Amino acid sequence: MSDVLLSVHGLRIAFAGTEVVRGLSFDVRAGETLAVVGESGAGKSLTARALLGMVPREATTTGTVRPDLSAERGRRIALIPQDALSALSPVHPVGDQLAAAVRSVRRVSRAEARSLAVAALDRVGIPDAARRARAHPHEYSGGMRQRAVIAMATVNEPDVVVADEPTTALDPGRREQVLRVLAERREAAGAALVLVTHDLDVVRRHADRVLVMYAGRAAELGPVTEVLTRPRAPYTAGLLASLPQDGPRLRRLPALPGTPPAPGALPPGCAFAPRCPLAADVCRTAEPELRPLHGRLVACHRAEDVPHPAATLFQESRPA
Ligand SMILES: Nc1ncnc2c1ncn2[C@@H]1O[C@H](COP(=O)(O)OP(=O)(O)OP(=O)(O)O)[C@@H](O)[C@H]1O
Repeated sequence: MSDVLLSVHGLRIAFAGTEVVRGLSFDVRAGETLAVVGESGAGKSLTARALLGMVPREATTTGTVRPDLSAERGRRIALIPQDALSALSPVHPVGDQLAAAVRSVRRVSRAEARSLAVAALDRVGIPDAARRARAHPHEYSGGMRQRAVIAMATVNEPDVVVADEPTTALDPGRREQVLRVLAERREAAGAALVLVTHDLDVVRRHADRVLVMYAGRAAELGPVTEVLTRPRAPYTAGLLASLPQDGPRLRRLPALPGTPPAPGALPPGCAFAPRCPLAADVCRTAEPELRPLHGRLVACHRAEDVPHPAATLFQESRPA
């Protein structure tokens, strides 16, 4: 569980001089599901893509991702993008595309590649895989296409699978199914899964550790059980307060108020301070560093003062 497959150190990504990822360090460990969570624009996708060396050409990237697996994409690391259609060519049968992916990294016969492709489709739960392998992507349902993309990403059994919001386009039933398939593939191959999502419910049910991102930085990083049962960053608490909860009392909790700052227009100090019920003077002048606290890392000057249950922080701060 503790073998480090990838180590990210001091990652910064900027567009035209504006930093959108602002100094991130974390590891991806063998066998784990690491969720990357945060609101839109937090830098989740760019961070995920940086793991594969796939940041846009116009970006300036500093910091390190070790080892550099960008030359081994498809073999040691693979990406499952948001949009399943974009990952599949419309003009070739799905099985041919998978077989081509196999032959791009392994010296095997066409027939062997073909049977590996069918086996990969079968493993992700495509019914009648040998026949479906001959069909084109448009003949698949949305959920089946997303599973075919998972088959494509995992056919060569990479060490790390990076899934960027793999279920956003799917209905809740299909979403669960796809997440289950991803978990099964991770377990069977002993691989790591980096799962980008904006959904803390998905994190709770499917991840081992979670990186909570806010305005291009880590707000909190640690085991899901610690971070979600007792968050120490007010931002994590705010995300949790936005989740629909069980029980009549909690169901009335308000969503996290306000919106994240635009990159390039960050407030001084902690980027979350303008939305934070605990913000003090220090928060408006000094950006907090990540520091260890109660089994996780947290970037907050007031982490010791976050109440339990943390969602009450946002309940109390808002007018009834
Ligand atoms: N090619 C680009 N040129 C300029 N800015 C970009 C580019 N790609 C991303 N950005 C900006 O970088 C920031 C982080 O983007 P990113 O896609 O990583 O966010 P995210 O957390 O994945 O958001 P979402 O949940 O909406 O996908 C955003 O402000 C985005 O507008």
